[in-house]
Amino acid sequence: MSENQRVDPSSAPKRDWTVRHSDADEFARAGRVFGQALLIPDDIDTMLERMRPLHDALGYERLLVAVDEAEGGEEVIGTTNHFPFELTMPGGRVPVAGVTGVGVWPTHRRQGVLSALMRRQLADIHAEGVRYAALWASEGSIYERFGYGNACTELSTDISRPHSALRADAPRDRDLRVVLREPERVRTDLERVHEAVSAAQVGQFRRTGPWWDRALDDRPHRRGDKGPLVAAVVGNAEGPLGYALYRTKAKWDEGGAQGEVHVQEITATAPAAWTALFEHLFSRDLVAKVVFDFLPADCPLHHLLPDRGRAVATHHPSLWVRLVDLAGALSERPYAAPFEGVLAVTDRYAPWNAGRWRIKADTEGARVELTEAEPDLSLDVHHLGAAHLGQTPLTGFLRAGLITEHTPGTVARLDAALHRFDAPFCGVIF
Ligand SMILES: CC(=O)SCCNC(=O)CCNC(=O)[C@H](O)C(C)(C)COP(=O)(O)OP(=O)(O)OC[C@H]1O[C@@H](n2cnc3c(N)ncnc32)[C@H](O)[C@@H]1OP(=O)(O)O
Repeated sequence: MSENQRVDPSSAPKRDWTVRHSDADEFARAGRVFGQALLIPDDIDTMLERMRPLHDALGYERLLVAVDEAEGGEEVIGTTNHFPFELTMPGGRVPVAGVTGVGVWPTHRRQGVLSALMRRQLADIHAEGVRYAALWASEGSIYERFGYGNACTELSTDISRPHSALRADAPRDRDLRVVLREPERVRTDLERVHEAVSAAQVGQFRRTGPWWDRALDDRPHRRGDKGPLVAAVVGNAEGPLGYALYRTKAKWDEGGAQGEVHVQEITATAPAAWTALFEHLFSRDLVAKVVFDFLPADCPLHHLLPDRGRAVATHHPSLWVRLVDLAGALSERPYAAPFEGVLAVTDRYAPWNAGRWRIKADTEGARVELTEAEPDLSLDVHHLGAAHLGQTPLTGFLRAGLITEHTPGTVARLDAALHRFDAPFCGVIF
């Protein structure tokens, strides 16, 4: 039996299928699988029309499919893809594979199709020389086995009036001006602010033209029951310092206007610019509630509210990070404190990472070498992926009994070295 074939534990007949690269011509067949697996309500042509511009711009050469040849022809029964990102990691912007479009045809689930796709995809990413993969998971129980760890938590937050008034001592700058425009008219300003923020914010990828087209896409499926996308840009004589992209929703009841503002994204490079944007959003007439879809866990908003308990915040897992080349990834990352120790790492899907690694790290980076020495700590590659952005301490896994410390204190020392004071943030589901 080949690696790609597994016996179906149910009584269904055994199937023959293989994994291979695909192309633009086959994208519709892969999309059909993805759409059905993800329960996407649109018909296939509508869904593809939405997806094509981004994929046309970024290419189809990374698209993988699993094909079933048992039914007198080739049927696509599984798919995955990845986008080439420049994503900000603790060591700065680096190439990262943004894994996307994962789905298996419902009648072929639990027969090892995804496992074979993941194995092939990781080998491809490794061969490209890319050291990391990242994804947003539909379900948190899927990707750990493939070496991904949840490395980032983000917030969605609702604030109702009157609790949205900011503190009296929030920084305010009379020289700042907020303008409200159709986003395409101020696209250059948006790009300039995003480029400055994303270069420094761990978890963000450089937003190239096709990604801006997607972010500013204002077709009916993006609007839903809300109004057109607008951009509030704050700046001074020297240029833009922040923006918010948002839509409004009219609502009325017996109590009068209950309108809503839905903020797709908000970012700024200076404290007073954050204040100006929040006060613009919170002062819109006829509005009872402002909803932020994505905020970083350390967003200034929560400090600027007099009673942060009035902001209804939901924490949700966002980026899952996979160290595809463990030694490369750990060596190019700066550390908050020196660390020296031996890690015994398991990795089922990228066996080149498995083994005992001696790590000697300091603020500049680390020397990472294979060793025969006794380990100080045993863990899986997904634990290191989770910890890599500095927000998920390994101590939690130790307390849960999921990793094994052989030398007391190793986990505390490694956590201190991996720690970052700023929260990672991606903000865009890809
Ligand atoms: C980045 C993104 O695109 S996220 C989108 C992911 N796609 C979806 O959620 C679409 C709906 N789901 C599906 O299409 C499929 O069920 C998939 C892709 C999640 C899994 O595909 P399958 O081919 O069934 O996975 P496969 O048979 O290789 O299973 C591998 C292992 O993962 C486990 N597994 C698979 N899916 C899940 C799940 N949803 N929850 C928990 N465990 C799972 C299997 O039990 C199996 O475990 P084992 O190794 O211990 O035996």
